[in-house]
Amino acid sequence: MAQCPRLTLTDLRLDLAGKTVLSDITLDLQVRRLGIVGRNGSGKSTLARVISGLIAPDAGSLRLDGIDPARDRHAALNRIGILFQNPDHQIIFPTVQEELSFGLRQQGHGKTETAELVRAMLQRFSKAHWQEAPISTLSQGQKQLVCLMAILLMQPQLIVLDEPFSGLDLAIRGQLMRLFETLPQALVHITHDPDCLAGYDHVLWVHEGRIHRSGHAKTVLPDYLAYMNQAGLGDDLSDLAG
Ligand SMILES: Nc1ncnc2c1ncn2[C@@H]1O[C@H](COP(=O)(O)OP(=O)(O)OP(=O)(O)O)[C@@H](O)[C@H]1O
Repeated sequence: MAQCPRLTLTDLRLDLAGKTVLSDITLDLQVRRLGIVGRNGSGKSTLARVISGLIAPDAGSLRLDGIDPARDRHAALNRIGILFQNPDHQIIFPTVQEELSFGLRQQGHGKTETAELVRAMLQRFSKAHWQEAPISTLSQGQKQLVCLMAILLMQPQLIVLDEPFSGLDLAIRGQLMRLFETLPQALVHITHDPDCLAGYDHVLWVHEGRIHRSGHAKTVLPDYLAYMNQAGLGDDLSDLAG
């Protein structure tokens, strides 16, 4: 089993468009499975982007095994993968082969080695026939699998999953969930579905840009569910953040 990376966030604050979106985020964790829950607009995706080094905080700090992923992009590229909710926001190349090759080439792999690694990854998922396929001919679920393969090829220590099942049917979702369970990498999984986080080592409940609760899934999720059920009884959508 791979060593779990240490994630340390200290008094982190982030402002976007003049509004404080994350504040007072302090964490020091070394867990294999970290879940993040919270209401719409609470700051989960923003936190995922900060953890991945895609956005630098305005105050405080973030370290992954002592590395600042926003400053040291090369180190971040080798250590962290992020799977977005919508694969169309992630995919940049017209064919599967090109999309899967890009990260490996960025990491410094040669052409022949890259082609071999891509072929092996496609075979691992019984998708050798996708190699030359235009991405535009794939469904959302198929595109999501391409994105996941691209991440796995780069062998990160940590994979951030930002609502990876949105728009996927229940069968694909079940298959992906089982696959995630088997991954040796540490996972940070953002979801609206607490069932996805059963058995997780740690869950953060983010509320209005702050950590409202932090602890084992067994202790945090029941309280979160109770809160959400109560909130769902109201008929006032004006509390939708934003
Ligand atoms: N680029 C941006 N510029 C300005 N405000 C932003 C930007 N991105 C997000 N926000 C605001 O930050 C807050 C948190 O958004 P975020 O997408 O992180 O929430 P979330 O918890 O992931 O929501 P959801 O569950 O609906 O996906 C929201 O109020 C949102 O409007």
